[in-house]
Amino acid sequence: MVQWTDFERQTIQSIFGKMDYDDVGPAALSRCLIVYPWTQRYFGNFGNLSNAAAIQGNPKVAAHGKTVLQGLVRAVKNMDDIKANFTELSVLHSDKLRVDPDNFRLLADCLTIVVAARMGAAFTADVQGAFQKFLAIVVCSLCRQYH
Ligand code: HEM
Repeated sequence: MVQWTDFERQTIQSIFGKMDYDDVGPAALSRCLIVYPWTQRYFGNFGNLSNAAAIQGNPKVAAHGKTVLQGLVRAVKNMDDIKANFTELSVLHSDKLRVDPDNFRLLADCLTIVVAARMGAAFTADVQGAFQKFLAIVVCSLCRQYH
């Protein structure tokens, strides 16, 4: 089982408590689709993804960015059992969506960059450590049902 320090718990809860989901979710997913263009292949029904401006202005990308964050909020609310909480989501991404699990980490890194930019100096090394640990567990939980 994952052990969390009080600092880690407080940091994760504070980051998600203060987060503007309508801003951060779309920004993180757009970055992922722009920086790692092969991730676009899973979103063939999202319409125009032909360049950065199209991706950043695409309402389906924005909506899905918020959906991803809602998934993460569920993890924040269940920090002691993220793996079990993500079983269904892992099955969905593996069996149905067939998302290459390497991509989870890429999206997580884009989210880290967006959060770091929004938090500025408050995103200290200790805060980054807690955030990366949380995302590593999320990524690991999403990969779990792959076989
Ligand atoms: C931090 C990692 C991720 C989280 C927390 C996450 C979360 C979610 C959630 C909550 C849903 C909606 C599930 C439902 O409708 O029941 C979803 C759907 C989906 N995810 Fe992910 N996801 C992650 C990473 C990725 C990555 C990296 C890709 C592809 C590169 C991806 C592709 C998709 C697709 C294609 C759908 C279905 C979209 C649709 O047609 O509406 N996900 N994800």
